[in-house]
Amino acid sequence: QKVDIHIAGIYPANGSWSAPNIPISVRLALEHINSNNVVPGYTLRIDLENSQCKNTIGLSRLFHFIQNPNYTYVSLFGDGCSVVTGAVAEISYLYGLVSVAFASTSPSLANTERYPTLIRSRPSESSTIPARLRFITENGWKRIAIINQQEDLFVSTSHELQKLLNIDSVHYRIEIIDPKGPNLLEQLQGALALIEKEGYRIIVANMYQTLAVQLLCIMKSSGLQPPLVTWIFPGWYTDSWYDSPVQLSNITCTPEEIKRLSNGSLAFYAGPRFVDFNAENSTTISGYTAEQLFAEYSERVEKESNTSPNPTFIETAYAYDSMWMIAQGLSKIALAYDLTKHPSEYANDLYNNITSLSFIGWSGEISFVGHQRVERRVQLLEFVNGKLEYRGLFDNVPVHESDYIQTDDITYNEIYPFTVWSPDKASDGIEIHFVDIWIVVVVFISAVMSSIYVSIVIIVILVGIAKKLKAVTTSQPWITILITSGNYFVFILAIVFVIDGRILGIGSKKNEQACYFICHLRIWLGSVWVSTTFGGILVKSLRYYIIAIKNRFEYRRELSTKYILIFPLLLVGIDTIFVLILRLVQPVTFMESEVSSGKINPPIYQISECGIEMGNSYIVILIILVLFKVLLMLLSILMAYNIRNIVNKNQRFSAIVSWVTYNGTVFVITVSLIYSFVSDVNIKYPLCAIAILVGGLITASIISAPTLHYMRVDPNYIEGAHTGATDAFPEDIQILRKRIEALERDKNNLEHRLVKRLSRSIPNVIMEDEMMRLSKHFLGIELNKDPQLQRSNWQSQNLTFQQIKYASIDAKVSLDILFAILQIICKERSIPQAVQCPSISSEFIDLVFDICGPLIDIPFGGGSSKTQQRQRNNSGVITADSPRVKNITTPYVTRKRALYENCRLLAPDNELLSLIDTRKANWYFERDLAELVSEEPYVVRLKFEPKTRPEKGNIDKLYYQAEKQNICVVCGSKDGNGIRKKIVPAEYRK
Ligand SMILES: NCCCC(=O)O
Repeated sequence: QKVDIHIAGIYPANGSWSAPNIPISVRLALEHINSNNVVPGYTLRIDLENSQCKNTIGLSRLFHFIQNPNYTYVSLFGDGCSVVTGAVAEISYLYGLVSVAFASTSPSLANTERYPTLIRSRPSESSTIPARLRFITENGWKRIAIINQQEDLFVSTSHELQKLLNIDSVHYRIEIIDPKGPNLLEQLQGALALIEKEGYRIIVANMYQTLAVQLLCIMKSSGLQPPLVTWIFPGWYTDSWYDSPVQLSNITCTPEEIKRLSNGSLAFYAGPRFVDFNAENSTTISGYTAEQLFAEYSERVEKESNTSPNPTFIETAYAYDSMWMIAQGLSKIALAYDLTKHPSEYANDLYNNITSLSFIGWSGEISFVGHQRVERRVQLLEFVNGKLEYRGLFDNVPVHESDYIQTDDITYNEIYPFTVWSPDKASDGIEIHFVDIWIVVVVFISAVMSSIYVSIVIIVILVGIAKKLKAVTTSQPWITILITSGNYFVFILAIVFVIDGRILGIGSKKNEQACYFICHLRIWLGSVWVSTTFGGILVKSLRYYIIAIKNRFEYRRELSTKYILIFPLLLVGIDTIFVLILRLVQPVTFMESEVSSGKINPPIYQISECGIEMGNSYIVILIILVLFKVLLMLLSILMAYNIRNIVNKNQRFSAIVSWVTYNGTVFVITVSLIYSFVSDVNIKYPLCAIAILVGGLITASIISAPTLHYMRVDPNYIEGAHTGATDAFPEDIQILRKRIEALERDKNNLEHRLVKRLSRSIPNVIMEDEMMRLSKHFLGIELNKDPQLQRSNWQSQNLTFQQIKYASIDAKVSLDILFAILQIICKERSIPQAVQCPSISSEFIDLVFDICGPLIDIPFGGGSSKTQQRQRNNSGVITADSPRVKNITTPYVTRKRALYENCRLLAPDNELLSLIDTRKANWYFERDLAELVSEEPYVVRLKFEPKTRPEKGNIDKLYYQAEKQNICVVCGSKDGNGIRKKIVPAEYRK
């Protein structure tokens, strides 16, 4: 005759976590236990109560059992929820009951001091932690966010994970949500907003399914939806977990929405699948194989609850094994104790017996370390339409049982290698979101700054045009504008490049048209940039080539502005047509999300995926466009190379280096652009943007570099002798310099600032000669101004025929121009026949003095000599513009002393070195470098050996040693009081 003994049982039939089919599994276990007479002399019974996964209800059920007047309970089965298990285990220990929990996973339940009689048939959640970490590191995730429900289960699980994340230097931030606290909606929204703002894309959500449903519902209106973000939830959500009602103010979500929102999320679950139990399918303790047990259980579930058991959800197997653990523990003490007595009498023995068990249960090999069940398998699951689908199995601990360690002490290093499915291209946000944000900021700021810079250059050019500044008008401003506007396109392109699908909502298919618009905009901007910049360079090279090579620097032929503009605009037109054709041939269809193909976290749709899977015609047109651009670039580089040795007054070696660097830079950028079209690595966009931007900045700077270099104070440069340059018109440059110097003095002058800018865009072309211009204008004669001739040796005693002809024409033409001007003025002032009349009228003479008087003896260079600059008007203001005019009634001052004083300068050995004037002789005396030999004639002898002595036979020796006569070349007077006139202006003789 068997005696009934009772087990008190609590389980969550509903609530935050529920396992309504537990009674089916428990009853199946009891049937097998009793039929196998596992506890000799006793029949095991169970009284099951629903805890609703609430500790208060669980405790009330426990007290209800304890106060049962009919019998005492031998042990406590349950609960499945850690929150209940913890509460009831503490009390049941005081009562003397051994508790066997079947599904509670909180790592803190491993605390034997707090729960001395608690045993779990299911491993702790911390068993999943090494696998989670392994998964995190295998995917290269370095930043994760953790949202914890304010429950011991989740906080302690998270704590385990944090320890390992710290070891592996994975950055994490934690948000805590307390569903029992005030304003759950605000808590959830606040946490999501922070996570989104900081760009996390891997989020571990430690929470019960009821809170998970609320979170998913809120997430609907954030940018944190899968597949943009990889969510990791606990792996033990029940089959219809998404059915929990959403109670958040006005926010509602249907179960269908929740299912969709969870698609692609991950879960880790300590324990195998039903189908993986007992791989050899060996007989379990019950005498049945795991397969047979699952078949029997499934049949009953289908019969009793009209559902099919989920093969990944194994809590019922743990419950089955819990019953066997209790039964086997009791079997060992059944003969020693009366099991109908108070359980405190045998609690210790029962506890020790159970924790020393080792057997094959339905859930696999069961063995204990301390009082913890060890499980070495961890399932990786994926949410697909609300169902948790199996994706792989982790081997979590060493295979040898002797090496088993307490699950809560598992460390990362002890994980065995595993082969498991992993999400494709899942990114933790470092590459795309996090970096993008900063790159966008940097690119934006730089682009704005660069645009300001380019704007200033363009304004300066336009102001220059308006004011007819020579430097600008001769530099062909349209070319400069074209090239600089090319930089604008580059800056815009840089910004457009970092706009990805996430920003436009492409990932969630919100704005397909915007995606395609950006696709084409990128292509167009890229093309137009190449067209304007390289087209500009090409025409610049062409113009330079025509002027320098074809015209032999004579500026006879200019490349018409019409062509300068038409050419690049034509290219831009071609670009636009290309892009329009692309727009026509490309069907506006959107690539299907890979979620439907079963993969999780598919790559985010990025704008730059244009060009991929877009059809052959699209690719062909794109290739033609790119080839066309490459051709244009090559042509432009070739042209620049062709003129590399042409050096004119504005262009020196630095300019050549700059041109080469410029072309190299844009070439690198173009390669990056092409690469970006054909590759699919996410990081390429920001990198490309940076490359474009840096290239743009370098380009902008380099355009100015040659002229900046040129404008550097370098007085020797103008002569050009050391460079071999054909510095054709140094006076123009001098005028320009003086103009800038004058403006330098007025720092607040806007014009000063503009001209400083302007100085950077001084043309790389030859300036037109003023005399040529005047001659052409007034006489209709084109002068041949050969720069070589202009810079030839005008100090030579024997001028060449060419020089004489040149000088004669210059002199003649100057006079002719003067007369032409006078003729015009005469006409205006009605002075009849003034020029033609053989007897020149006094009116005409007055006119000549009127016009020419102020110009007499004006220093060469346009009236900016130092004396003039120092001149002040009546109010004390410097008047640099009004030239100092000598009194025309006494235009000349005769010499006070002879021009040639013929003092003799002797070497220490009395050799005659040269004839000098007294001022120079005195200079030697003052410095005690010479001694007086005689005063009449004036002879001095050097006290030191001169560096050089006049060479014998050298014509210069004769010149320097010859005594020079003070005779007027006009009247022959020898009084030495004549005037000295310079035939060749001093400026030419420098
Ligand atoms: N297996 C469900 C775990 C829930 C809990 O421990 O509370």
